[in-house]
Amino acid sequence: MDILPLNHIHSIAIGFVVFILYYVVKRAYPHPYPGIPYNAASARRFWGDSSGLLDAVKKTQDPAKFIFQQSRSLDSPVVQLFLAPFSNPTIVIDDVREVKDILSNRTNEFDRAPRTQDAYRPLLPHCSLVKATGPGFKNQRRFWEGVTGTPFLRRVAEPKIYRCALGVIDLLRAQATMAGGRPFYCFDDFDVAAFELIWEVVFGTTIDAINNARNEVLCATPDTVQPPSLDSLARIPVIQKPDMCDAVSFFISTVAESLKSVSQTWHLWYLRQKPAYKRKLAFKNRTIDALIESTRSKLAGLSEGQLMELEETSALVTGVRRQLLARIRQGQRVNVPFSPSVQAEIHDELFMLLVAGHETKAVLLSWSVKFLIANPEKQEKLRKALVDALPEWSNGEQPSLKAILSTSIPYLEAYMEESMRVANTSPRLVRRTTTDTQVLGYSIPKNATVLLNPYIGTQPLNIPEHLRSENSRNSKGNFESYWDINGMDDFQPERWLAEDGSFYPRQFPRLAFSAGPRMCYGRNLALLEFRVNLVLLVLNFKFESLPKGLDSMESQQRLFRMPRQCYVRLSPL
Ligand code: HEM
Repeated sequence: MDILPLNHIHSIAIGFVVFILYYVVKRAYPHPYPGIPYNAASARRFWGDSSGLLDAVKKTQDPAKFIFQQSRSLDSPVVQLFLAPFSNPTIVIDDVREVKDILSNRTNEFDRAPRTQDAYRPLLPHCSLVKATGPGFKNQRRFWEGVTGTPFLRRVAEPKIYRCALGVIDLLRAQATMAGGRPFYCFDDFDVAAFELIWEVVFGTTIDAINNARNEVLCATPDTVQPPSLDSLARIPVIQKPDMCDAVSFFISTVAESLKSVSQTWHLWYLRQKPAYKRKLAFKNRTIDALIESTRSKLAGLSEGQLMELEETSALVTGVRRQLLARIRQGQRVNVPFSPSVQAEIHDELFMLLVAGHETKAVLLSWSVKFLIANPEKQEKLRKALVDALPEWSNGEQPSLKAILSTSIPYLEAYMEESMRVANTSPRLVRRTTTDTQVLGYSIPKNATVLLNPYIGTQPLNIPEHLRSENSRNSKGNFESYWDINGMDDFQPERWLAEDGSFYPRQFPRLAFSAGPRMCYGRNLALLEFRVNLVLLVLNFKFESLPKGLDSMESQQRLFRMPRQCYVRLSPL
């Protein structure tokens, strides 16, 4: 048998290696889906659109702006972007009517994206947020639905919302006195207050974080020398956040960081190896498991009848009570700890509420305060509407919770709606196609990642009616005026008022909390909290203009679109 000479073997091996390298490099380059517009120059680049995205993020820190701008540049409501080597393109859909239809009606074709699931799963493997919209998700939602229902909100959440909002007023008043007319940073006030509330609603115990922060300010005031200029930042104590609040913020940062990464799984794995991550995770597990077990052992002594009658005073009591009832009905013992799977499901759902219900609310309140400062005449108009509608204030008292929640104040409702629209705190919703499908005449293959633009304020592109889905065509009447011919970039609460001055919520579509079965779970709680806080803030303080350099309206993207700067200069009223 002839044996190949050594140099031939070398040549074949080199040829093979070159072929493999060529194949790998070719795989890394973008592979567009057929028929969907894209930027031709990006398709020729190894990094596709990601270099443009990184440049834009460096400049504006607003990835959503770059992403949805592509749809305008290519003059198409459906485009594709190449956001990472070796990956399939990402589809972008920028048409509010179609987006609403996809979220509300097309859940058999569009579901939770693996990217979102992968980001949360290591932290919350059993919570409903990471599940696809199947029977498991629906059962879990049904099990917990009491926590978002009106009776629970009335009985449990509303008094706590009012107490926390008054606490924030006292804290800001102490800070404003200490600052003596100087500006100061206020995001942490809103953050700690949002955490205190969600903690109490979820676990039922008080943490007194707002009160402690206020006491620190009062103690530090006499000994602190403030800078001479009234335009310099005041020296006020940094708010000490409770350990769990700190842990939640830390985990939110990890999720946000991993979502920005090209190699998400590896990045998340790396972050999870850090001692700080392990320490905080162990602390969170210990604390929440102990709370669940102590509640179980307390309630285990109750009969079925007593458990049926028991008032749910926190989400924790809801979860434990319902599990105990299920055990009794299945003839199981109640006086032993929950099985690991039941314990994990309660644990993760409770912690999910802390994660999802904490920062979002602080971010929205921060934006709304920035809108007050940037629009002094609207701030005045809102204050006048509140003073007129809430007579307790003119009698020298804070308006009661009942008055705040039950009085119709059209300009307040319009102000809240416009704040949510312009704040655009979740500027892109992510889905995965679960089947080959069509959107506005474009074919999108199964398993594609899809970014949906929920922002109400971009001029719609001209789309022939016949290209729309049937539901979208039928909903045309609800979208008659969803683009204001004068543009929608400015902050204009008046756009939500009808001619007779009443609040007209159907004036424009609303997607700040998303829509359909994956719509925000805490929407009602968030709206109550937003209303009570906004009313008390505007009545108790005049939000003065800020010095240049502290008044930026620029945003940054963490998990949510949040203001880059969050300062106030307050005159107590
Ligand atoms: C101003 C406050 C809030 C805003 C703007 C907001 C907005 C959103 C948005 C846009 C989504 C995404 C839905 C999707 O992917 O389509 C969402 C999901 C979610 N929100 Fe909120 N949210 C807020 C407050 C809250 C609060 C207070 C809670 C809990 C008490 C909460 C719990 C959740 C949960 C659990 C999900 C995931 C739902 C799922 O399983 O698909 N949110 N929220």
